[in-house]
Amino acid sequence: MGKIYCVMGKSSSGKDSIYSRIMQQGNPALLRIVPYTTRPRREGETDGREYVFTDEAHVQQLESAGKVIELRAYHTVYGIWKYFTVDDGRIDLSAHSYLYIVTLEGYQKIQRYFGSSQVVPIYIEVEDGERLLRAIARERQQKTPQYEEMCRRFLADAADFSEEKLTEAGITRRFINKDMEGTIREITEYIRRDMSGMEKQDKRISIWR
Ligand SMILES: Nc1ncnc2c1ncn2[C@@H]1O[C@H](COP(=O)(O)OP(=O)(O)OP(=O)(O)O)[C@@H](O)[C@H]1O
Repeated sequence: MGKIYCVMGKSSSGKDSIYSRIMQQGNPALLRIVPYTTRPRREGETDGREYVFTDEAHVQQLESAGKVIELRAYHTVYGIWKYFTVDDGRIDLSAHSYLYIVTLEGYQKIQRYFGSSQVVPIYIEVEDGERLLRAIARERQQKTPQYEEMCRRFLADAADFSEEKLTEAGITRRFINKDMEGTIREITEYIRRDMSGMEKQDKRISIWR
């Protein structure tokens, strides 16, 4: 039986970079889950690659059919944009495992939907000062840096990923992203062991001890 490995972490903790590298490696074999959104497609994006681009009527339809696993709605200057995960028949845990970047709430909903034994958290952490420096450096490279939005996210993350919330979500293991290569190796090894059932054995042994 396959699993969904959920990559989570505050802004600029390195989720995208680590996700891309693990998917590029191709080992362990993990598939992508393509999220859905009602936000308009941007230049360079392809429908079904970054997102499945859809509209509000379709959201309603999917919701009535009980196919929406988790959904986030953001109030933007352009209106409400929804981002969500759909049980569209492409997630086949009987045959495959998946790597997916999600929010903490999203992770909890996915876990409720598929069952906790099928959904594994990969929580990435970076010391706040270092994370802010990385966020600034990344923003500086943008054509129009949006430092205010960057600061808003930094503050919102403190609440969204509070210690209480992490505990409530059952996040015990943290992958500290100091050196990227080391972090990638650590996560890859963790997933490999989990896929082979070894992580579970180790957890049981540590409970016995
Ligand atoms: N170990 C690392 N050492 C130095 N820089 C890093 C490391 N990991 C990631 N970075 C850099 O930090 C920045 C943030 O990384 P990334 O965009 O992957 O984070 P993210 O968690 O996906 O952020 P967001 O949620 O805001 O999109 C990028 O510029 C990336 O190159």
